[in-house]
Amino acid sequence: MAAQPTIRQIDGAPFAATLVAAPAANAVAFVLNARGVRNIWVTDSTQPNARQVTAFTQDDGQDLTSLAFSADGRTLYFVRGGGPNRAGETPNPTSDPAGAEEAIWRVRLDGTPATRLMEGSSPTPSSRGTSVAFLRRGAIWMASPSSGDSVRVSQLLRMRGSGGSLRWSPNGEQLAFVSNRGTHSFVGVYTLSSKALRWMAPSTDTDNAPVWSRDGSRLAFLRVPYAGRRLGFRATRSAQPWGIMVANAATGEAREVFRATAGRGSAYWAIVADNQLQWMAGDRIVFPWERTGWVHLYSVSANGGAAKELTPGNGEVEFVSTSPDGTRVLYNTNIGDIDRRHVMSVVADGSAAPVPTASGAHIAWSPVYSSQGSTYALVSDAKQPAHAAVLQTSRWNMLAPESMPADFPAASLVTPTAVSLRAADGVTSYGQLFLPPNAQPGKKYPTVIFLHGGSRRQMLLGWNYGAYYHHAYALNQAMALRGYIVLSLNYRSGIGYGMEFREALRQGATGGSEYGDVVAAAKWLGARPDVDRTRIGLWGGSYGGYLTAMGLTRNPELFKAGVDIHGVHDWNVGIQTFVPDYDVHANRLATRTAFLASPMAQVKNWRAPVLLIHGDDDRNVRFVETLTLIQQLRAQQVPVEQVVFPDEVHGFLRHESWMRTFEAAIDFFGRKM
Ligand SMILES: CSCC[C@H](NC=O)C(=O)N[C@@H](CO)C(=O)O
Repeated sequence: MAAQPTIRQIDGAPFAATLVAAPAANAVAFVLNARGVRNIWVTDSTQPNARQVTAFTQDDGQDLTSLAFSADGRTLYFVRGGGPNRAGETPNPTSDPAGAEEAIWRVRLDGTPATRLMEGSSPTPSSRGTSVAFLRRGAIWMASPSSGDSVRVSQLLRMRGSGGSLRWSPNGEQLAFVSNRGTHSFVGVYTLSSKALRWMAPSTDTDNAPVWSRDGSRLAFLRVPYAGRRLGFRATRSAQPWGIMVANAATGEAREVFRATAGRGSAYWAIVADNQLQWMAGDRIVFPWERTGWVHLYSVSANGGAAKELTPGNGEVEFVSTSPDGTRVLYNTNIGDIDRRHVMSVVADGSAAPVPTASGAHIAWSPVYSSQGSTYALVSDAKQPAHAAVLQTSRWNMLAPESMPADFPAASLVTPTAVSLRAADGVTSYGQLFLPPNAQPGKKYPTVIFLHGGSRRQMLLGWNYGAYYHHAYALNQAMALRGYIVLSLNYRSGIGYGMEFREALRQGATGGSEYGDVVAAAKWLGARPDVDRTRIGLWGGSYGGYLTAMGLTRNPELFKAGVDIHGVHDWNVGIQTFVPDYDVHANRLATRTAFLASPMAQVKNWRAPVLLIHGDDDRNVRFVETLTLIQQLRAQQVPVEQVVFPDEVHGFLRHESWMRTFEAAIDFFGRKM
């Protein structure tokens, strides 16, 4: 009998991320994270086969992000390292005594080594010259060529607020940006020659997502009406309708060319794209809108008028990019295949129906056109982890096959199936069921329910496009290969199934209604002949840790053990992490509702053994959430085990952190289930 694949083998394939295309040279770049060692790979007109262009060698937890090509496609800028937490500390999960930094690097595609340029983030190369605008602690800076290979850096302008969304005009003479003022934001335009700054129709609202017209005379941007402080982790089904403004870049005067209608879609829901708005050929603006209850793309004239729906159907549009000539939009969607993602393209004026790219049981995201019109994407399926691919004769062909480890056990993995189930209140939720290979008829299996985080997430019928859930898929596979039935539950408040599912009533801090789906899953599993209902466990991270803890406090009769990774245990603490000035005394009813929807409200019921795992530089769920829970469980003599990662963040940056987590989880379930 073949040796059982280890979690290190199952989760040992490189994870592909951050696919970007250059404006020239047919160049495309992406990041491969190979067991924590992150490097950049490129393909271009000189060498169609992908090649590695950086030489990092350690699982050091220093992410590579914000890849951005120069205008000629011959130089790539990127950020190495992460941003500061509220204490100003950059992520340093190896506890390197030398510390860590967030810095902008440069690599030329001529084979010369990558070099560190300067501290900063958001490198934004000029659309014409060789300068690079970037951010440094919220201020806007510029790097310009100096003697030899060095650059001269200077702060471009001094302004209040925190800068972001840097956008060069087509002629490279102006820089548009967003100035975030906390309760509102403005769109500004800085002219290099005159050193003049002009605000675009400033108002009390939140202006963002600026995009230049193709002739550089105008700017479109989103305007979201001020709606007071948003506490998060609750449903938002409508709002004061958002709109699209078009401004004259020279005068700053602007007018509204589109406004969402009241009700469905009046609250803006973002796509994943370089720009939320795309200024296309024919002076049309493409934008996302949820008017039908699904996130679809629409197109409107920059002069106003009726918006035209480009992507009809029951499903969501998620990742969006555009063709260099501005005539086509490239996007991925689950329309027609709700538990996967497929790449489609559509003409920007809506004069023709969307066109599919490749067919098959795969998951494709981050699609881009190269400057010469080839289509690239990141792709996975039930057995093949995330990889970069090029579309050739309607098939996705891997760009770096040599990066796959020889011991990756693809053939041993199981193929999950889609299931759905109904909660006591009638709400349907969804999931992926992993059955142990060669399951024996009549045998009852131990079972775990995986609960994703977010909660605006969707688990799919294959390796997930998010790094966190790509890892989680590996553990679910490892548990199935070890003889567990695994149900990965897409509970309400997740994405992919429409606005009403995502904006489920009384969710999170307003009642925890999504926990009803967890109970329904346990009962649905318990009714299966192949499930041992006395051996059902829970595992999840963050929001999934919250639901794991909810199960172990609310229904100790249903669940035998749990693994809770950086879970939320008191919503009022969880909210305060994102809203530092959240006042628990401001609305006592809301505060009490939030507490009653938290595991800590019924922690006295907790009996089952639990493994708690947390990094102490967690910026999303404070370490104290686990400290207070352990303190209480110890007082109750509940069997609690722990794994702590000094200086690790929320989404573990080190591969070794994930491996230690998963090996501990497999061992814990083996002993407690
Ligand atoms: C107060 S709940 C925070 C949960 C957290 N959301 C944002 O950070 C979360 O679930 N994060 C990840 C999972 O690690 C996610 O998928 O967003």
